[in-house]
This record gives sequence, C-alpha cells and structure tokens, in this order.
Amino acid sequence: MSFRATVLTLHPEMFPGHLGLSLAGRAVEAGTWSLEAVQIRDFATDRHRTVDDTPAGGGAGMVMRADILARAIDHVSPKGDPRPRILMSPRGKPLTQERVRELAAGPGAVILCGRFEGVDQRIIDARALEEISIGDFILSGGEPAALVLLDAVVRLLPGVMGNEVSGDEESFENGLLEHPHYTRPQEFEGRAIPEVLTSGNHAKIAAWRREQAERLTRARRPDLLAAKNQPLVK
Ligand SMILES: C[S@@+](CC[C@H](N)C(=O)[O-])C[C@H]1O[C@@H](n2cnc3c(N)ncnc32)[C@H](O)[C@@H]1O
Repeated sequence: MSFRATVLTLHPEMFPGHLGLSLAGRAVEAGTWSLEAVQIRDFATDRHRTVDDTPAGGGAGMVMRADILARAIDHVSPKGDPRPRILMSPRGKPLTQERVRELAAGPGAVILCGRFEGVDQRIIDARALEEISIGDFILSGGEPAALVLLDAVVRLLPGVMGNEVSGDEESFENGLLEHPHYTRPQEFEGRAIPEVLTSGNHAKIAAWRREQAERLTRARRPDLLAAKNQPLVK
C-alpha cells in the first residue's frame, strides 16, 4: 500500500520542493508514496477566484472562507477516505516523532495549508481537522510546515531510507536526544575521536553512547526525560 499525500494550498508550485529530490523523490518514482498539490482557488465561486474575506468582528488581515475550503476538502477527500485531514497551524498540537510514525503507518494524509490570518474556525470543526504545529513560531503560510511534516513521514516509509536501522537510533525514538557522532580523520584541529569509539569494544561503545545521550538530554531537553519517566496523571 502506498502513502498518498494531498496538499491543499494557494501555492501548489511550492510542491514537491525538496521532496522531489534524493531519497524522497526516488521513492515517488518507485511508487512508495505520491504527492498531489491542489490549488484551493479552483474551488472559488467568483470570477476573481476569491478564497478569503475580512474577519468577523474586525481586525487586521484576511480569513480563508469555510465554504470554499469545504468544497476543496470534499473534492479531494470524499466521505469514506480513510486519510486523516490535517490543518497546519501554530495553534495545533506540536508535531512529534510518535505522530510522524503513526502517519507513516497509515494510508496517507490530506493537508490544508493556511495563509493570511488563518482559516474560519467552522471548517476546522465541521471537517474535524487535526491541527498540527511544527513549532512555537509563525510562518507566513502552512506550505513549509506541510513540507516538514511530509519529509519526516516519507523517510520512514518502507524502503525509503537506505540504512533502515538508523531510523530507530535517532533522536526522540527512545525518548532521548542522540549521542554525538565522529568520523575520520582521527584528529581534527587538536581534537581526537573519544578513545572508547575506536576501542572495538561494542558493549563499552553502547554504554558510552547511552551515557552521552542521557547527558545531552538532561542538559538540553529535560522535558523529554520527564515525559518518559513520569506516568501521565489523569
Ligand atoms: C501567518 S500564519 C497565521 C497565524 C495566526 N494568525 C496565529 O496567530 O495563530 C498563516 C498560516 O501559516 C501556517 N503556520 C504558521 N505558523 C505555523 C506553525 N508554527 N506550524 C504550522 N503551521 C504554521 C498556518 O497554516 C497558518 O494558517
């Protein structure tokens, strides 16, 4: 089963972007996944292909209209489509590697990219859109966020990554940041590769890596350790 991504956007020319290159691009050619970028303006009803209007209650900017978005969503994802419908949104749940893994195991995703001030709340409610954020900052549009989400998902699809093992050892996969990496030359500007890594002792190397991962996580992301060790209190 191949992963099917449909992106609703005012800028379809931004896709596939970097996802047309390298491993992700080759995986499209191999039929592992597909990407369709659909112009939201094609679902407008007036001559000027208007998709937005002024905010109810006043204020700056424009809001994307629920009726136009509904037509677009229903066209690309009719009733019965099993794919989750996602809205890229700074108000959404932060994207995690766990959610990325779930999406990669599913049939695909329909992704709506906001622009302007965002979208009318009623389309979020009426089509049960899952709001996902890629971080606590504001982009000018959802397109780069959709590319980030799809990049993270596509590299996990079967056969996409050359070395399948590396996926399991990466940051976040076990609740820790990854240990540091080294490669040749043995010495760089007076800095040597830590001795243990050239010892050939695999148990010692594994222990050192684990220790480094824990040290880094404690220093930089204590929230990850806390989330891993403490059961959720409901
Ligand atoms: C200028 S932003 C709108 C910001 C909105 N007025 C707010 O304050 O929450 C336009 C669009 O960019 C996308 N976007 C911006 N920041 C994002 C983020 N951190 N994660 C995901 N999408 C984002 C969303 O699709 C959003 O509708």
